[in-house]
Amino acid sequence: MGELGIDLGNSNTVVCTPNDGLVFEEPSVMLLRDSGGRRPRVAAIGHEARVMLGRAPASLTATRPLRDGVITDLDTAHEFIRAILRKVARHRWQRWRTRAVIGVPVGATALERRALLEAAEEAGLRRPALLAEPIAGAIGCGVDPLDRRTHLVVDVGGGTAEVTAFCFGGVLAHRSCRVAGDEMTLAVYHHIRDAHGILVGEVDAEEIKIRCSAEEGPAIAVSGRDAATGRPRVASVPVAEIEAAVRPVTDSIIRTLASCLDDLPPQSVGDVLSEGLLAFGGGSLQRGFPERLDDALGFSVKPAERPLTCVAEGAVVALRNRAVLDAFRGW
Ligand SMILES: Nc1ncnc2c1ncn2[C@@H]1O[C@H](COP(=O)(O)OP(=O)(O)OP(=O)(O)O)[C@@H](O)[C@H]1O
Repeated sequence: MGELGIDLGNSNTVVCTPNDGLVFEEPSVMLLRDSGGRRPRVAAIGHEARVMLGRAPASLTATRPLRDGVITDLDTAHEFIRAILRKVARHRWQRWRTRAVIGVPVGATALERRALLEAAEEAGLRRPALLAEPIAGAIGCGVDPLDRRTHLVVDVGGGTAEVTAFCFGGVLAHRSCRVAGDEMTLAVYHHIRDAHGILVGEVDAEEIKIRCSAEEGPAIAVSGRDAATGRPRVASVPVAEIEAAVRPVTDSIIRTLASCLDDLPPQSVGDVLSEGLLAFGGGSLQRGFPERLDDALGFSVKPAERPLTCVAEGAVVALRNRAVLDAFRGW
């Protein structure tokens, strides 16, 4: 193994290696078992932990180790990273002297960066390095961040949407907003409850949102509990309704983008007009989002080929590119 690119996201964690490519892509959820006053033990992570959301017995607590892209608690984060390392490299000798580049939000403070590095080192990584997620994602999409032209990228994750313009190894402008995919899920939940009188769980609301992006037909079947009677009920929900329900969230991301463009020098705007906007992160897959971006901004949007994994893919490429790591250190 030896070298890893890691994207520790609010919603999903992705790990890549130079030789095997994608080796881990699972929800950033961990299930901790109460150990009677001692430090809680990890009972499950990833998919296994996520299926227990909303149905875990009292002795188990589901936790997300990150919020807004930064770690919430050092112990939880280091347990989470350690558990991932155990999954991607089963034998201790494989984890020995593993180097890694970890994606970090551009807006993370020095303290948050230090905490992430500490958690990674405690989990067993050797001299981990950090790289801004938009830069890692761009590299994962084949963009050279040392290029002299300006590139503009939007990363719509679960908890945050980040807009970043960069060129020649430096960030020109950056804006972020704390509404993204999770907020879209919440909008879907509220819509189904208010317009159709059906209560669904958090995991179901997210599935409905994702199904709606892939759906060909005009409506999708939604099952849940009737809000009035408490009985199970199925309803047919028009896809256009879901699209309209998440629109306030996509509009707020578009406003963030517009304000980032305002910060750019005219020469860079010219580059962006000819290059287009690179979009990645799971939230960028939301039905209607690229079209709305096109309409609102008037320049082309290039959806990433692998929007959910390009940050980890770019991070592992950067591991062998000292110039990029040095140029973007601290961003
Ligand atoms: N096909 C899809 N259509 C709409 N939304 C999707 C789709 N696939 C994933 N998502 C949403 O994308 C979000 C997760 O994206 P991603 O994995 O890029 O985020 P993250 O990196 O974990 O989060 P962050 O960048 O905020 O730390 C979730 O809200 C998920 O519901």
